Amino acid sequence: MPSAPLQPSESYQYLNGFNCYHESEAMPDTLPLGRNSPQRPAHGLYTEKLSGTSFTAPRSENQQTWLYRILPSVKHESFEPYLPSEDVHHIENCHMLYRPNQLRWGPTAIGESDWLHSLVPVAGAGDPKLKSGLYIYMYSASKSMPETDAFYSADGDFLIVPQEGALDLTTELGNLLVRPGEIVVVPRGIRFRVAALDELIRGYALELFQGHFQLPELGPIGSNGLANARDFQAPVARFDEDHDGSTTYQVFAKFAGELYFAEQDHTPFDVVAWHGNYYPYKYDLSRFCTINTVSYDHIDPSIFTVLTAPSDHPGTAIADFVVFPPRWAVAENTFRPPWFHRNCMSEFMGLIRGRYDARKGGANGFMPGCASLHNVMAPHGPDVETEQAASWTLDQPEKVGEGGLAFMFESCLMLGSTYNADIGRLRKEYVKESWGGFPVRFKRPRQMQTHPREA
Ligand SMILES: O=C(O)Cc1cc(O)ccc1O
Ligand SMILES: [Fe+2]
Repeated sequence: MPSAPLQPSESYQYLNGFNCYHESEAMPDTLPLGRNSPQRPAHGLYTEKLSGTSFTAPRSENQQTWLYRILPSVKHESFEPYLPSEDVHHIENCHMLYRPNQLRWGPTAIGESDWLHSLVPVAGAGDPKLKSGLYIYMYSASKSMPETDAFYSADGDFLIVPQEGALDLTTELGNLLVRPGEIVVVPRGIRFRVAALDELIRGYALELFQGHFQLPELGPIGSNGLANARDFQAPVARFDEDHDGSTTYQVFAKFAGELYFAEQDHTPFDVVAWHGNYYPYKYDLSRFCTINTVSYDHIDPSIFTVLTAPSDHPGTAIADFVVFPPRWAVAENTFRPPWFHRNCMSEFMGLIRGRYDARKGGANGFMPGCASLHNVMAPHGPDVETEQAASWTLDQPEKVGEGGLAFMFESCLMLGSTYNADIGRLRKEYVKESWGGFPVRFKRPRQMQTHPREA
């Protein structure tokens, strides 16, 4: 069942709809009428345009937002390289190993840092300088980012999947509360700060270097189903007022894979009103309207796609975000769990809560906070226990994945993975423990026990 809608509080109010043209003002009479850039904007504000696509992108893809703010964001000191002293799991440590093996990692250890400083690059492909590819991170932190810090990525859009602990995102366009079971997308360039609303925050993030996420086509499903557009929520405008010059703020920028910071003497969260279709948004995964077979066979997991970031080739995604929600399984005379599989795409999986129906739990199993990578053509599928159970289970309706929520980032790219992610977390016995125990069950029919060629 979808969780009850949040009680809107002053700081969490939302505008509903995916890729809509929204407008929002935290003070009345701020947005200009009939033009975007008046000679003297209301209340002494400055006008700033934020482009999320090239000016000339087709209308169907064009994304931009007009901001009306207390100071233009260009008022800052110069950006300097950010070199934290001891942080080995730094966001920049992206040296990739390319491995054909199936990989599983345990949950990230609880760090003492904040969201930004705890981001560990785990897997990825491509190059932000060429605006191609993606990186996948895991984070685990116990502190809020300082109130004087903000972060933006010039490299791409951040899709964040909390696994443990709620996040309070302050963004230039307003606030978002994001709890485990919900996701948030913060597009390229938008400044944000992550506050931890619980003692531990842990989760996953995907940084998309090219294009933006969109809803998948529904084809013959029709005009509703999967993630419905109206369930995506954008923040309403809210602003801080701290411009007397007495406080130093730090804006962290991820640019060409490196982290920089710049100081400024005023808050970056000073947008009083905005209008446009380039904004951060959240989505509650329990609102996903799951579609599946009602007759036979396990349907391709693309049926569970929440958001997709297409490549230039139709139907082939740079990144699909796919969930495996609790659902009824009713297929008859069907092996119901995911089949054994070799894929030309890469599959990165994570577990938000509960169990995933194709992998057993247990100390070394696929537990919440774990991750796995089944790279291009790496064989994978149900583990021995799952396969045995599913081969003999009664052919009757069954609720699968109850209490569980697994997800997958699927990419057409071959993904590297980092040595940093391995430290203390790589499950070396993963392949043997999961799939090493399959017995040979093959038996020739009695009349064919001698092969003709052997006779
Ligand atoms: O379990 C996996 O690894 C992912 C997966 C899901 C599915 O529904 C079908 C095939 C598949 O590989
Ligand atoms: Fe697969």
